[in-house]
Amino acid sequence: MEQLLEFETVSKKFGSKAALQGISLSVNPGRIVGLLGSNGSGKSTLMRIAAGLIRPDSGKVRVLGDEPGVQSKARVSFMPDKPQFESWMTVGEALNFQKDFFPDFDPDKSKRMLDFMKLSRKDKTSSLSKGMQERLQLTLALSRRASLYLLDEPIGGVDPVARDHILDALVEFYEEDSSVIVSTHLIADIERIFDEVLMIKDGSLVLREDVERIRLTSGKSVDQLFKEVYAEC
Ligand SMILES: Nc1ncnc2c1ncn2[C@@H]1O[C@H](COP(=O)(O)OP(=O)(O)OP(=O)(O)O)[C@@H](O)[C@H]1O
Repeated sequence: MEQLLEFETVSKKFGSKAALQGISLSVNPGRIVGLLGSNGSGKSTLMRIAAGLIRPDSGKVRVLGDEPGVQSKARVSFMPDKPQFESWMTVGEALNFQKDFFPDFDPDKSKRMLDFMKLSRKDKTSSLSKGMQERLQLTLALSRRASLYLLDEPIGGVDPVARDHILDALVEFYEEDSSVIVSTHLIADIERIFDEVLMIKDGSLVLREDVERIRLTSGKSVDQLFKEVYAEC
């Protein structure tokens, strides 16, 4: 089975600050993976390396079998934790921009997602609330027929009721033989959609486990286990 993402002892520093330290992991197709860690633990750095936006200082990264680059960017859909559309754009223009940029953009899927997210093409992006901006970000990312989706903190700004709705969208709209990595510290709210979790602390991977296995062997929720693992480290 082709692994969608592989990290082999990947490290990255910013100045003297080690953001990632010897991370090794792999992600198989058809999985929704939670990337869990507190503020500053290295989640965004890991995502940005996988998306090919920054390079590691050492270690090997393989995305769909190749080093991150033009080819992998065409098959990886990255949702950064800050809006990637310009403030002068309408929602429709932001979608057109995405369509022009990525050949795997699916207009029909984007239309269905817009309805689901209660967004209109005429809305000005500058007038959207933080939660609505996140809905648009997610619409842009999931409207592509990508092999790997990297979603960095997709629901931090939306209220708890809308969160459930957005998670349903995520499960409905991602491609089934693709995989999704979702970074978050809102574990209790999101854990129901995860197949497996990766927990990082201070740039190191401290746990990688199937969610089903966590529940069966420990009888704990991912949120409970996360609090325990972090208390021990
Ligand atoms: N461009 C940068 N320049 C300097 N330091 C950086 C840069 N990007 C990240 N860092 C540092 O690297 C560490 C990891 O940051 P990162 O953004 O990956 O964490 P995170 O888990 O995504 O945090 P959060 O949940 O707060 O978004 C932090 O100490 C951060 O200050």
